[in-house]
Amino acid sequence: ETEITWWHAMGGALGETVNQIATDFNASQSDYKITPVFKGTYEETLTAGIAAFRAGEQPNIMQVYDAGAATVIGAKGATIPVQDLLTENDVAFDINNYISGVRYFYADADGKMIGMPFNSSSPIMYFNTDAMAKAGVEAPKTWEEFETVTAPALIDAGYIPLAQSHSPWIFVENFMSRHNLPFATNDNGYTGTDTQILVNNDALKMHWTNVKEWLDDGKYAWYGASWDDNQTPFEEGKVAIWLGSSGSFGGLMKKDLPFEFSATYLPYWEEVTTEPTQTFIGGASLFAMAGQPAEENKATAAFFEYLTSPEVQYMWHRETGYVPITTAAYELAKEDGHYDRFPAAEVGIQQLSLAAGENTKGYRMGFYPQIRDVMNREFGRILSNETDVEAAFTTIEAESNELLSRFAMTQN
Ligand SMILES: O=P(O)(O)OC[C@H](O)CO
Repeated sequence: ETEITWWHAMGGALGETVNQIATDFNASQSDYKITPVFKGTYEETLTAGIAAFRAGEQPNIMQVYDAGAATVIGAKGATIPVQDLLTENDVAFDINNYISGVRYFYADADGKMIGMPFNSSSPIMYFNTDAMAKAGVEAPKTWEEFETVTAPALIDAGYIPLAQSHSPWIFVENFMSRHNLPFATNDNGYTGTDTQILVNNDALKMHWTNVKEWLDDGKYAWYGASWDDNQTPFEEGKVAIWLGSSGSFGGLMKKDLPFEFSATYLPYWEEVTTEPTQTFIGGASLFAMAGQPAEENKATAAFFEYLTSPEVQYMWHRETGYVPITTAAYELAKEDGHYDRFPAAEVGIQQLSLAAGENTKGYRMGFYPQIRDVMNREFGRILSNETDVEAAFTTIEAESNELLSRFAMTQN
């Protein structure tokens, strides 16, 4: 029996589902045994993986979140492209089996799949339906509606209207996609490494000016920059609307909250666009680390084959809320009546399938985890009156471009 190790960042209910998948895989055959190891947050897992690789102690499989993908794909020799791993180990592979938003997200410039798509998400708008009914409002379609109709009614009904998780992900990266705005030069970083970020733009600054005003007016609450900081007040029923990952859906269902909730698309600004577009996938993928014996690579390929089967993908989607990454898994979910039972479970994949635009396929920027740190620092300073929006975005752009040019130097 060949043993392999999988480092991941899936805590709580997500971690339990990861363990279940591993247990089921191990029980399904007798040649291989996989051991999942929880390494903390996405950031901690990436840091641990890079350190381990340098020390020659890397696991067979490492989960890398979207923000870290460019860094890992750009680290020459660190991983085995998943497409090569599968074909070399006689596992059938067809990139067209994956839903379009997933297909090339973890691919290289030639369209070769490098990372194995696994937990793909989209940021969606969760809302407390009891709160909405009490306030006599519907989930807002636009930010204008939120500001003038939804938020005042929710305040009157005794709720804090809005909180959101992870500002860089939702209020920058997917904000740009939802409004079809260019996020970086070089086609959002996909066609070159001498990339410049384009965050210092009127739409984003208008949005953040409003976010700060909403905070001051009690329409918005901000509890911190860590992943879960802003989810708890929603679960407690204090906050009526929470923007978070579709991958939180399963966990919320399992918590048996004392109110009904549902979900719909992220609002957009009508003053920016009347033709809102799709968001792009978040979450993470699995990288096969280089430097492992051939029989372990074979085991990794066998596990990936198992993991992407429609049944396992549907189970993962159903239990967590991460979107089905293959068309077959999506069809299976429909056939099984999953969305008849839980319409909100389909919102993530539906939002990923809204009209596309030239700027909606995500971004590819190296050292991007550090860029997010800069954003989080500056957003915290905006919200606590230590800086203003104009100065913050000037700083974010300058520091981000410095990081991008440092990354570009590693690519020669
Ligand atoms: O919470 P997740 O797993 O949906 O991930 C959200 C972001 O895409 C991670 O950078």
